[in-house]
Amino acid sequence: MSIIEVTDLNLFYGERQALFNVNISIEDKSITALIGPSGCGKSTFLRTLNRMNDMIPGVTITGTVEVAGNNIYEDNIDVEVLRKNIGMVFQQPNPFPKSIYDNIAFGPRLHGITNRSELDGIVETSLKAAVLWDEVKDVLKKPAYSLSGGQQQRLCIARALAVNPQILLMDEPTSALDPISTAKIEELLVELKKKYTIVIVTHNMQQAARISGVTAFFLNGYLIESGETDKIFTAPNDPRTEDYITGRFG
Ligand SMILES: Nc1ncnc2c1ncn2[C@@H]1O[C@H](COP(=O)(O)OP(=O)(O)OP(=O)(O)O)[C@@H](O)[C@H]1O
Repeated sequence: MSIIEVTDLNLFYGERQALFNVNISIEDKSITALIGPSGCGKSTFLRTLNRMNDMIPGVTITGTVEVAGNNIYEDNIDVEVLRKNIGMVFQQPNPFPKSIYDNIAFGPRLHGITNRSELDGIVETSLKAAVLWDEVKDVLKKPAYSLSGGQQQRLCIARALAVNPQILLMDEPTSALDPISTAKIEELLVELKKKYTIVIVTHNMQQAARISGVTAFFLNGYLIESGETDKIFTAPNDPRTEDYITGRFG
């Protein structure tokens, strides 16, 4: 069953078109990897899925993005609710300058949860889901900045999970991390796929091959092809995909 349905999507930064007629359907509870050379529109596309481009002045979008059957670009969409349902994790871990506990409790508090034991429960469940609980359960009052980069990134994932999203968007979430932290996050994402839909931008093709079920290849703002990751990496339909994955450019 598909959860995201993108139809004839075009995006312009001012006069300049950055996405051209993108069509893709993304399955529920799956990992989709977005690959392609620098500047091809992967991050721009990712941001269209929870309207993060709304924050950039001069952006216009045509076409539709349906999430669970609703076009997220309709006027009556509450963008706050949308972003609660579709969380985002960035390249650099970006915890708030607060304690570990308060980072996780921030979103739930914003959405009106004040009961201490309920918040405690959410903090524990979210940290466990992000496989960070055992490392931080005795230091929840410590600043998030006292954690390592890899731990901070898992904290950011836990923070996204704390508001109960359906979808997680990730923009190169491991590119600032060492190989061991990267492996932990990859393991975590494969586990999270059981409950969440994940769309991840990655420059690391081994990573795409290791964790994703579907890979989408972008070039110059066009979605050249998307399909089962095994197929894209072994027998792509388009010669440009083959050139990219075999390292002929990018
Ligand atoms: N805020 C912005 N304003 C204007 N142009 C932008 C903006 N963000 C991106 N672009 C342009 O849109 C195009 C696509 O950029 P985007 O960042 O989506 O590509 P990308 O594939 O994610 O690249 P990278 O892999 O380097 O992160 C590029 O030409 C870029 O210069």
